[in-house]
This record gives sequence, C-alpha cells and structure tokens, in this order.
Amino acid sequence: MVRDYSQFMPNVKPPAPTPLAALGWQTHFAMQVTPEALSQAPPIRVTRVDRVEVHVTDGETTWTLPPIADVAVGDWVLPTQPPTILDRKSLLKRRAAGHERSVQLIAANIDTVFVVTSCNADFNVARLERFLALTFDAGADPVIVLTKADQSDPAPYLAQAQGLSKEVACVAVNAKDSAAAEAFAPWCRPGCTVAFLGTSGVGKSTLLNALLGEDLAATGTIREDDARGRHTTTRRELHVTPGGFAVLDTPGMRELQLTDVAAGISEVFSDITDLAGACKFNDCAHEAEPGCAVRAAIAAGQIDPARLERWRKLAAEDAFNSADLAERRRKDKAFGKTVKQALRSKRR
Ligand SMILES: Nc1nc2c(ncn2[C@@H]2O[C@H](COP(=O)(O)OP(=O)(O)OP(=O)(O)O)[C@@H](O)[C@H]2O)c(=O)[nH]1
Ligand SMILES: [Zn+2]
Repeated sequence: MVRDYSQFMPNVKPPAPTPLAALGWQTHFAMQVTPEALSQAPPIRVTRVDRVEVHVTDGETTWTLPPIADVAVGDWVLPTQPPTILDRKSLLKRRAAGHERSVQLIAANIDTVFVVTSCNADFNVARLERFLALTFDAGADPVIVLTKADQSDPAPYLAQAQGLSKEVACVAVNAKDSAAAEAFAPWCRPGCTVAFLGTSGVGKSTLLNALLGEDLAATGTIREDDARGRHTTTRRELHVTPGGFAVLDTPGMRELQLTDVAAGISEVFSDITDLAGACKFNDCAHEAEPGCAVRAAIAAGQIDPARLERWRKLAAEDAFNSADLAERRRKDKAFGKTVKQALRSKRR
C-alpha cells in the first residue's frame, strides 16, 4: 500500500524574492550598508541614464533623479545628499568614440554578460575575443550566444566559439523560438543581473523579449547624443523580469575600443599568457628569441598563429589607449591644479 505523507512534509517551496532581491540586491551591496541606514533610506537601482536625468527604482516604483556624476546603469545608489554610489561588483567600460579619449561606462553590477553573435557573416572570432576581454576585465562572467541557429548549421560556429576559452560557456539558439529563454536558465537565476552585448541585428532585443515574456524592447528605445553630437536612437535600460532577475539590453556596438583591460585580455588568451611564463626570457616578445615556449607551441600545432596575432593586436591597442588615458588623466589633474591656483591668487 502506498501512503501519501505529503501533508506532513515541510513546505520546501522557496519564498518569492523580495522586490529588492529580484532587482539584484546581493550580499556584496548589503555588506556596505548598516541595517539602520537601510531602513532609513532604502537603496535604489539605476535603470537608465539620460543626459538630463537618472531613472531609478526600488523594485516597486520608478522615478527620476537629477544627473549623478560617474553613475552607470545598474548602479546601486543610497539616496543620501549627494547620492552615494555603492561599491560595484563589476563594471563594463570601453573607450569613448571620437577624439575624447575618455572612458565610457557601459553598465555596472552585471553578473553574466551574454556576448551575442549569429551563425552567419556576423560571426567574427576577433570581435568575440574583444567582447570576452571586456567582460572578464569588468569582473563579470561571459557566455557566448549564437543566434539564428535555425538559419544555418550552428555546429561549426559552436566549435570555433568553444575553442576561444575553456572558461566560457557557449549556447546556440533560435532567438525567435518560444523556448529560447530556457537556454539561459542556468544564468538567469533569481537575484541575478544579466546583459546582452553584440553588434546590431544579432537578436539582442529578440532575446530580451524572450526573457521578459513580452515585447518591451521595442519600447525601450531612447535618444542619446553620440560623440559627434548626432542624434542616434539607442537603448540601454535595465528591466526586471517575471522570473525575478534583471536584464540589460544595450545598443549594437560595432566599434568597441578597449582601454585599461590588460587583465581581461590575459584571461581570454590564457593559453598564450600561461605559456609565456615558460619562455626563456621574461620579456620575450615571442618573435625571434631563443627558448620561446609560445613559438614552440605554434610549431607543434598547439596554438593557431592567427590567434597569437590577434592577441598581439588587442594587447597593443589596449596598451596604446591606456597610455593615452593615463596622459589625459595627468593633464586633467595638472589643469585642475592650475585652475585652483588661479582661483586662490584671485581671492588674495
Ligand atoms: N530566424 C531568426 N531570426 C532572428 C534570430 N534572432 C534575431 N532574428 C531576427 O533578426 C532581426 C534583428 O534582431 P534584433 O533582435 O532586432 O537584433 P538586435 O541585436 O536587437 O539589433 P539592434 O537593435 O540593432 O542592436 C529581427 O528581424 C529578428 O527577428 C534567430 O535566432 N533566428
Ligand atoms: Zn616567447
């Protein structure tokens, strides 16, 4: 005889996350605030940054604040006077377009970045490595997503993507399929924040809609000024899903210049950087030096020479942009000093 004991079993269904938890409030942030401060001024999260205002939410209502210096979408903020930006768990940044040489913050506090490309001509290994370096350096986990798997055989694309890093998971999907969201379940747990990065037309908004279970992405378009002052229609907005996690959709990014992400580059190319430690000379350029472990691995067919070239190119670009950035910061500081001195002598 089979007895049903279920009525005596404890109810193991986990409680629904609080609005704050569904918004991505995690231990990392909670540890920065005392319980008293929390109850007096609950934290809020930045869902969108425009030129004239910052959109924030507490998980239940949404409102706007005046601009906050150096704030990024995804930031957690304490509504103090002036607002306090909590220490970030991760920060995605790139070199701003145009002649500005400055750093542009893409998003803060993202747990997983879905690097999206398609099983077609958009697929580009060098660009993927670029996105992976940016994500690793930010302190987030990248996952490569190959869309349009219904339009051509995803197998060769998957094989190439999987060859880029042992630490990066790869999935192939038809973004238009109603089951597409299931492929993301391992990373879209309650309380997490995920983001989509990729060039235009790869299916980021289609995937966002799949995760939201509704057509929101199309309404998320906002107008921003690009570096040249032209109006472009872009979007960069954080959405909370019915599943209790947050998703950031970003505009298509073709030109993605890296700056200050040397650690991220080393992580993507760990096959090469690990080997470099075995080269005879510490400063081996892996060109003509004797005892070069990297060239030995190439000769043995363990590393693709094209990959070494891509690593060189990316590392050189990053080094150049970082030096440029350091120079700019030095000049800004010097200029600040001159202004202060001028003001002081004027007051005298
Ligand atoms: N067949 C098929 N079509 C797809 C897939 N993913 C996206 N599309 C189509 O590709 C087009 C572009 O998709 P979007 O979701 O707008 O691309 P996006 O990355 O958001 O593009 P931007 O908004 O320019 O950044 C749309 O017509 C989609 O319906 C896919 O997996 N399979
Ligand atoms: Zn070497």
